[in-house]
Amino acid sequence: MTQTPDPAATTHRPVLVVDFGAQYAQLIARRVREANVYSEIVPHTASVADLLAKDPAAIILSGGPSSVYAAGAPFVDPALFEAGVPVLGICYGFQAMAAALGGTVAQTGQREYGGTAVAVTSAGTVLSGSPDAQTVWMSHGDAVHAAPEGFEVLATSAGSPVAAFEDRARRLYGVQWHPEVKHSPLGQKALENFLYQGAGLSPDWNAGNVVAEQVDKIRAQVGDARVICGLSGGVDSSVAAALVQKAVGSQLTCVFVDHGLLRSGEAEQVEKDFVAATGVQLKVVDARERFLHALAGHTDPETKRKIIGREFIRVFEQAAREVVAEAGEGEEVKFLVQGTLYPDVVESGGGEGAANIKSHHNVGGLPDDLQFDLVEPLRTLFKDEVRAVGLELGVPEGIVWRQPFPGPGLGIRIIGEVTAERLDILRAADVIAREELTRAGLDRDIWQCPVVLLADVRSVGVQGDGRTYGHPVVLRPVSSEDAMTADWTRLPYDVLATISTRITNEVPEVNRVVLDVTSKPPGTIEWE
Ligand SMILES: Nc1ncnc2c1ncn2[C@@H]1O[C@H](COP(=O)(O)OP(=O)(O)OP(=O)(O)O)[C@@H](O)[C@H]1O
Ligand SMILES: O=c1[nH]c(=O)c2[nH+]cn([C@@H]3O[C@H](COP(=O)(O)O)[C@@H](O)[C@H]3O)c2[nH]1
Ligand SMILES: NC(=O)CC[C@H](N)C(=O)O
Ligand SMILES: [Mg+2]
Repeated sequence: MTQTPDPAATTHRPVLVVDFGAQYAQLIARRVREANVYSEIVPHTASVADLLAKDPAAIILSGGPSSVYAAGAPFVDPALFEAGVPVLGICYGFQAMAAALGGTVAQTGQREYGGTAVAVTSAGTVLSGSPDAQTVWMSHGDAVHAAPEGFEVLATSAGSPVAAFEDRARRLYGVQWHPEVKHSPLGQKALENFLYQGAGLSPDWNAGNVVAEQVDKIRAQVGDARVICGLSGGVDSSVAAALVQKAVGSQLTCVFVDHGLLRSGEAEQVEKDFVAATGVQLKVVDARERFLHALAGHTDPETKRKIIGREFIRVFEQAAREVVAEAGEGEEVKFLVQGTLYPDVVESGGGEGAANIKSHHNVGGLPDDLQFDLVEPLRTLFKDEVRAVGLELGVPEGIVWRQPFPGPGLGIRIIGEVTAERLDILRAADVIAREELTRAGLDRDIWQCPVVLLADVRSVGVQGDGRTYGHPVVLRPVSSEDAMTADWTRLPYDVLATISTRITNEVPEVNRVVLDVTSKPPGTIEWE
């Protein structure tokens, strides 16, 4: 088969965000992508050679908790600034750049946290189009007191004698504040100034060329081999499947695992929505007994996650053998497609240097003896980017705008041991919450609303003049941009009241409904 090269296929050199332990490295990468420039995060432990091996179009040094003059502080090799790659330093990254090039950085005694006024003395490149006075978001106790030789000072604030600088000839730029947070109203403008003018990049990274690039990559990776795709009916796997289908068509079989941890109606929906719209080949596996059996007796969240991750793979292996047998050919299935996203990777501690928060079943929860090669075309994307790719591919809107539902499903929403009876209770409560949120027209306003069963907790209630001793369920409505941070959604009281009344009336084992009012951080979205 010959393939015509796709004219839209371009390979985008990344803007690397070097993470110095910032709260906001993720956000910097997002903002760069919002400017239609491709970006990736790398740990500060990467050497200059490692960074240059990625052929970066530009580099951004993030903020971080350290002080450049302290022993053991992460260090920037001055060789980085000799490589001819445009660099923007932010906060710690700005201070580290200053220190590496011979400027002075010291404590000021005047810390600046939050909204801070800066005076722009010369707009230069990064601040071009800025007013002389603006408010920016600061979070620091150290400051650059003298810029290195060759740099022009662009701005100052009460606590930062040098609040921004640049060396146009060497294309090196820095700001003390955080342009990536929305509390810096002109922050995005400053980032775009750096990208477009400072680094000379074009805003040409978008859903259309993600599709073209990924289709090429998938073809190159799988050749004419047979592929299976774990399809949950969720956004990520549907978009991943659509990409692979576009790339290698009939070599693909999707596998939907009914692990018994699904919500009511889930299995039917996959067939109805996705298969009907795309005509993809689908294999449905009933693995309910298998998962329940494997989970019996386990209460530790990480153990549960690892068991689920392992069982998923065992089921995919079995399905792969069946696909081969059904095709009547000997060649085995080598590739497994998963709809893994960037946040799944980062949270599983795979973001190089990031802590393991929880093992996502499809990343940190994978067994060590995995036989498949993974095809993960969405591995560097955020959810909103995946949605844009899905729309570009013509995935039905009903799927593209679905709220996320985790692969381990209700298994990580039952706090305690997972049993068939507890699953029935939680499913009954969950469907009520979903119905009422949909009825109130709130589906697009919230990111998702886990319903959590506190299976080992009981409380006393009174119903029909009698005493009850039932379980509480927790409603966890959240709003988010990308699941990395979230806030609890202020749902209307009357909607909450209806959900509470219906759950306690219709689910006999539940006699109390509580609302989780914790943002992320400190809470995660799911309870386990
Ligand atoms: N029931 C399932 N059957 C087969 N594969 C699954 C199932 N649940 C999850 N997976 C696989 O695990 C991956 C990660 O799950 P995850 O829930 O993050 O994504 P999703 O279900 O595709 O999308 P969403 O985040 O919108 O729920 C999926 O993309 C899919 O490949
Ligand atoms: O496919 C998945 N496999 C998992 O193991 C998993 N754990 C959490 N999630 C989803 O990820 C987002 C962030 O969740 P947390 O704040 O709980 O980490 C939320 O959208 C969660 O629903 C998962 N999705
Ligand atoms: N947010 C930051 O990057 C802080 C940098 C440095 N730790 C300071 O306090 O000045
Ligand atoms: Mg899902």
